[in-house]
Amino acid sequence: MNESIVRVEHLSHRYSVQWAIRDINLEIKKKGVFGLLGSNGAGKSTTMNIMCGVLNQTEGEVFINGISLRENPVEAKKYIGFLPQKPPLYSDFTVDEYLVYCAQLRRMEPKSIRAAVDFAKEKCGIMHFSKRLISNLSGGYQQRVGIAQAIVHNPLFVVLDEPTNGLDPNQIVEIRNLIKEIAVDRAVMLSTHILSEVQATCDEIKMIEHGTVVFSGTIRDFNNYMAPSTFVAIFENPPIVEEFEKIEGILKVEKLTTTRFRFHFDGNDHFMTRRFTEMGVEKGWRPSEIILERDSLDTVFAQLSGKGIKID
Ligand SMILES: Nc1ncnc2c1ncn2[C@@H]1O[C@H](COP(=O)(O)OP(=O)(O)OP(=O)(O)O)[C@@H](O)[C@H]1O
Repeated sequence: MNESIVRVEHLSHRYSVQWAIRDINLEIKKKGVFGLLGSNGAGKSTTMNIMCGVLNQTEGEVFINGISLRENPVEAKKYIGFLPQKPPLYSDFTVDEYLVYCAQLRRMEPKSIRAAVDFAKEKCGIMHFSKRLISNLSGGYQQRVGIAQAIVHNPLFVVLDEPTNGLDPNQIVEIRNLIKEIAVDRAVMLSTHILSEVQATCDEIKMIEHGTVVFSGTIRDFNNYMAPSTFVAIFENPPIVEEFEKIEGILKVEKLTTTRFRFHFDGNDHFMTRRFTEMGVEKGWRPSEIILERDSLDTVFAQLSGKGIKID
């Protein structure tokens, strides 16, 4: 049985002379959230625009539900819902007028449009704004309307390009929850340059830098890869540094102040911090704080770009 809804093979694209993406391969399962992570200019929008059939690739193939987007674009696009980075909203339409129009553009049967629009509004929590002009909605609700147009024809595959960009923290949480909900019975692909976004929302990720894939795997693989390797601890009565260095798993100790130390370690972070707490109490070092340090996204990008790690 074919488990994937999308297959991308050796996708490359060149704007005039510059390659924007090179040899991207990916497969997306029929349900769940798939994240495309990358810094600005990494090639996320280019990849998504090609996958949605709004940009013709220079090389490579995209198959949606087994159908080649290049050979049979009209048929393949029936399975796709797309919210581009700049939502294509008509601000002087009401929510209902706009969604009916989008359903017509999708060539839906006229008699099924009313129910489809109601379903999309219901899913996106915008039922009560049916008669509201889009220009009079907040940014978060405008984004919901953008997502509603992407699912109005009940596609199997929904693509959202930076869906939480420009929203406030509450709206971000709401949109993330909505994304997870619509991914219960279809595949959703989202792009972001925010690491916490993929960690909060995605089941699987691909990370691209300078147009090539530098990481591929589940969010668990990614979190394991990103596992902290240092922590800072404060002891009111610390021993000499050499004493710390004798502890199994400790690679290096930096003395930051008389009571504050940074420890570089190898192994499981929970195990290591628990060991320090227990030893601190047992030996009378009087530990008062232990803080795990995580790499910044910049560091992770740099590491991954350099290592070209691939977990498939
Ligand atoms: N129409 C275009 N013409 C020429 N170069 C382009 C065009 N669109 C994008 N590029 C270039 O292609 C590269 C990838 O851009 P793309 O927009 O796909 O990246 P992105 O990861 O989506 O970034 P962002 O998050 O900033 O949108 C960048 O170097 C960008 O400058």
